Amino acid sequence: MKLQFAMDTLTTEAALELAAAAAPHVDIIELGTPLIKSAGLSAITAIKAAHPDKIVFADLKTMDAGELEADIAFSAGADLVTVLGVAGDSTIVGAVAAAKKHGKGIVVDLIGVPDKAKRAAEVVALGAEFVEMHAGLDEQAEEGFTFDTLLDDGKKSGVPFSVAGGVKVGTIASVQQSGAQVAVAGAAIYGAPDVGAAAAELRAAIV
Ligand SMILES: O=C(CO)[C@H](O)[C@H](O)COP(=O)(O)O
Repeated sequence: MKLQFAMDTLTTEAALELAAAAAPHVDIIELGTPLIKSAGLSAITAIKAAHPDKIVFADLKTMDAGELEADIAFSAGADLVTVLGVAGDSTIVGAVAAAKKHGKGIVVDLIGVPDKAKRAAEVVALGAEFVEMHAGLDEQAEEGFTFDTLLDDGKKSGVPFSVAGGVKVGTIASVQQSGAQVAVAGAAIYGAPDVGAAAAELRAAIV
């Protein structure tokens, strides 16, 4: 299972610092949606230039203009770009076309999708590389939120998936046991006093 570090910070400078500390322990470096909105596509270029050996993941969460938005992120240096699963099929198909043109991949983020397992199979059939079983920061804060639902949906989907939404040392082994290809951790790494040590600890917790 790969480890993905989601950098939900706001400046390219802060992202470069976080990425430098975590890179030895992670496979995929994600530029979070707030970072791309705040710093722009140049942040993707800066991270890819600093870490050419890593998979650079641009969390655009595209909802419309799939081909155009994915194209500009791939041109900036992204290896993987997200499109929302709640978007229409034509948006996903457009983004997949851009990925094919660049020899890169689309990940479909299933945040807000009621039947994640069903939509997962549909979007992989449309050409997505894998899906993200994702509970966003707001959903995690809601009463009654349970992380296990994400794992169950992943197992049921029958397609390659990542899990995101509060992954930490105490839960990452269960993510792996669910059969996920990728565990995504944000706050558990960037919110730690020692970012490198937190990433290393998560890596070590993957058996
Ligand atoms: O995409 C995101 C929010 O929409 C986050 O990057 C993702 O949820 C991972 O962060 P955390 O581990 O802090 O939940």
